[in-house]
Order: sequence, then structure tokens, then C-alpha cells
Amino acid sequence: MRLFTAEAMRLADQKATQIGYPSLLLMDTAGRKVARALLQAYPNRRVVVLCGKGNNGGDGLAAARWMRVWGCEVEVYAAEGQQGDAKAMRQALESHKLTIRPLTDWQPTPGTVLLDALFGTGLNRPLQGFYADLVGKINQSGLSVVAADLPSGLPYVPHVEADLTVALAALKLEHVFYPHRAACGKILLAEIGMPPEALADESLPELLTPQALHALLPPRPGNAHKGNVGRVLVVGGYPSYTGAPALSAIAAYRAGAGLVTVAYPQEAAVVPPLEAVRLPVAGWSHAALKPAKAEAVAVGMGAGPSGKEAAKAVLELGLPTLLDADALHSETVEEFAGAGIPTVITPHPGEAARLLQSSAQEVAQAPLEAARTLAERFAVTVVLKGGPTVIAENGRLAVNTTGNPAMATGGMGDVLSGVIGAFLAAGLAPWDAARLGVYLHGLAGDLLARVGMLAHELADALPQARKQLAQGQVRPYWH
Ligand SMILES: NC(=O)C1=CN([C@@H]2O[C@H](COP(=O)(O)OP(=O)(O)OC[C@H]3O[C@@H](n4cnc5c(N)ncnc54)[C@H](OP(=O)(O)O)[C@@H]3O)[C@@H](O)[C@H]2O)[C@H](O)CC1
Ligand SMILES: [K+]
Repeated sequence: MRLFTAEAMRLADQKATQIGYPSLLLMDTAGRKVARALLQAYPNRRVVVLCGKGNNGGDGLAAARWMRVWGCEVEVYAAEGQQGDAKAMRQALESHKLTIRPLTDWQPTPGTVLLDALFGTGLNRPLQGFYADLVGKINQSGLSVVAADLPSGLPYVPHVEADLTVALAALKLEHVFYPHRAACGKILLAEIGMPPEALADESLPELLTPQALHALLPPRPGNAHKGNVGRVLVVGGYPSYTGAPALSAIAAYRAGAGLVTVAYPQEAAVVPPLEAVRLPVAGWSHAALKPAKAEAVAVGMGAGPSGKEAAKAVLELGLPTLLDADALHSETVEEFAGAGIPTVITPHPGEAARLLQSSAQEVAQAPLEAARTLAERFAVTVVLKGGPTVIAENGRLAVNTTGNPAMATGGMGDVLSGVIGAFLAAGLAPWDAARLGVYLHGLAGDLLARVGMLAHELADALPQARKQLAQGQVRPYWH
């Protein structure tokens, strides 16, 4: 499944028409789906539909007609000047003898539900004047609001704050990235009959779906033993940072690793889980790490100022490696890529900014671009953590669809490192290990989904998340 921009959606629309699918049919289906979703969410309420002059307004007019056909009480307020399909929808509605009032006449009426069909993907500048005031009036009305496709005004300010948004044909950036996603309320994706060919644009970012991720889960063979399902070496710790490598180790086991070894400076009071092999080292060196039995390494968690040295020692092992936290330095990442080692880096926006020599704010404002640039510049697989996390590798992008703000606590990143490390060790390619790891980590967070949860609790929820994914029980947030 792909993530669309407004422009990509316009091209998809065009493509559908080119290959012979009538655009009026798309609009009618869009209207019917929006109407049905609204009535399911708010049964037995009087509905007021606010329509703009573009195709988003056309969806609203179609929705109003369907609600009328189904016997609901509907009032419609619309801008003048519809063209093409939207004009046809206006005529179709008028043929049902429903009075269409001027948009300027609308006043909030208590107890009604609003259908916001003012603007969708065609908005090309912030709302001003009458429309900005109208959006203010909608938001202050306290009425329940259902948005057709997008809350009107997004991605700019002001915009409608919806309770429910029915995304049409595909999810757009605003349905996925915060803060815009918050303005959508609950999100439902409505299939409107678009030919699949029109939506299959491989140049767009992939949206991680349970179906796609299910297929990546490494099988657990009947003859599994701790040596053939993936062994992870966790390298980190420093006298003042002792928890991070232990959390990564727990997470690696919880994600399915057969054996986890934790290498840490002997002077650091790191307490690996009981199940882990301990490898205290007197200084970071290849010789010190060599005894560890592993197919992949996660390095940098809590390594403090010794992160670079730790990564150098890891480099010589030549194993697929995840670089996190204190191992995230430009020279280090370049060395790993230069040595041809399959490498995943997991920066948060601050660390990404350090690698890109920009600011955390710039990275957070344009995460897709930042992740893509990092992957190009360093020739590694990038996991840029955020709401949501973006994965990039060699020109391709993926956006995670699990996780929640309660996960914004210390140690969550260390857990993610352990999870991705486990999948690298199980033999997954960096692109697959990163996507599966990020998805499962977020899914475990969603199972708990309460402010105050701790990183080790999330790690403990990983087996349940994996089981749900394996059994096909995961419903994405847009269902
Ligand atoms: N995805 C699909 O396959 C389908 C989507 N549908 C729906 O169509 C809209 C997109 O429709 P479009 O007509 O392209 O755009 P809008 O309805 O969102 O708005 C366009 C009109 O708005 C005017 N405009 C733009 N910015 C402003 C502004 N800041 N203030 C006032 N007016 C503005 C613009 O006119 P200008 O000439 O002034 O720029 C347009 O008149 C999509 O979101 C779906 O809801 C189809 O129904 C089915 C297929
Ligand atoms: K809208």
C-alpha cells in the first residue's frame, strides 16, 4: 500500500480516467462511502453537509443524495460554481427535491452532525477571509464533524478539527504524519473503486500494513534451537549508562533471538538479563568481541563517549550491524558502508541532524526527505524515529503505521535496536529487518498504549504483538 501526496492523488485520478474508469463513478462511490461511515458513527442524527465548489464539495453533494435516499434528515449548504462531476452531483441532488442553501447561510444548530466537504486535496494555499471564519465557526460550534477525505484547510492553518475523517481511495500524508493526523480524529480508509493499477505507484513511500509485515516474519522451524534462529551481540554500556544494553538484550530475546550476548566495559555495572551471555571487556577491541557467537550486532546503546571505539571493534567482525545512539557518527557510518557491511542506523531527529549537519527541527518537519537524504549520503538503511518512524534505503521509503505518543520515554530506542538486531540475526535483509522491527515495536506499544508504560514493559509485550501479527489479528488504524 502506498502513501499519497495531493499531487500523486491527482495523477492517480487522471490515470483511472485514462484507463477508462468514469470519474463520476469514483465521486459517487466516495459520497456513498462517506455517507455510510457518517451514519454508522452517528446514527439517527440530523446531518448538515457543507460543500465547497471543487470535487470535495462534489463528494459532499453525492453523500447528501445517498443519505436522502436512505431516508435521513439532511440539510445542504454549498458554495456556487461547481463544474464537471461536482456540477453533475449538484443536479443529481436537486432532482431529489432537496433545497441547496448558500454556504453563507449556515449557522450551527445543536444536535446536528456536520459533514465537512469544503476542501480536500485541491487546497493550494491557506484559507483566508470567509473560509477561515467558517472553519473557526465549525471548530467553535462543538458539533461532531466528519471530514470527507481531509479536514478542510489542511495542511495549513486554520483547518477543521474533525472527529472522523473518511480518507478516499488512499491515505495521504496528512492522515499519517503528526500534527496533521491529530486534526483527522479517527481515520477510516474508504475504497472507492479506483482501478488498482492507478494506485500502484512504486515511487511513492510504502505504508507498512499487517499483511506485508506478516509475510516477513522469520519462520520458526520444527527443529529450531538457540543456534539456528539468530544470535545477537549487543555492544554498549558505560559506567554512567548501564541500562541501555540490558534493554536491547531483553528486546532481542523477546523478538525471537535464540541467543544474546552482551559485551560491556568491565568497569560498567551493566546487568544483562539472566538469559544473556556476559562479555565484560577491558577496553573495546576486535579480539575482545571475537568470542561472541552471533550473526548480527547492535552497537552504541549507552556506550557514551566510547561509542566510536566500540563501533570500530564491531566493524572488524564484519557482521550485519545496527548502529544506534553513541555509535552514530558520520565517520563510523561511512566506515561501515565503505566496508560493505549490511548496516542499519536508527537515529532520532537530533542524531539525524548531527549526521546531516542540519537541525532537529528541520529533520522533524520533513522526515521523508531527511531519511531519504541520509540513506543516499551514507548508503545504509535508515530508521528515522518519529511520529511516525520512516525507513529509507537506496531510493525507497517506508512509513510505519504502528506506535503511539506514550512510547516517548527513555529506553524505547534501545528496545528497538534489540528488535531489529534480532531480525538481522535471523537472516532478514536490512530493509526487511528494519521494517519488521519498527512495525512490531510500535505494535507492542499499541497493545499497552498508556502513558507511563516503560521500555521493558514494551519489550515484554513483543511476543504478544508477534503472535497477533502471525495470526492475522492486527487491524490497522484506518479500519
Ligand atoms: N481521490 C480520488 O480519487 C477522488 C477524489 N475526489 C475528491 O476530490 C477532492 C479533490 O478535488 P479538487 O477539485 O481537486 O479540490 P478541492 O475540492 O479540494 O478544492 C478545489 C477548489 O478549491 C479552491 N481553492 C484552493 N485553495 C483555496 C483556498 N485557500 N481558498 C479558497 N479556495 C481554494 C480551488 O480553486 P482555485 O482556483 O481558487 O485554486 C478549487 O476550486 C479530493 O479531496 C476528494 O474529496 C473525487 O470526488 C473522487 C475521486
Ligand atoms: K473536507
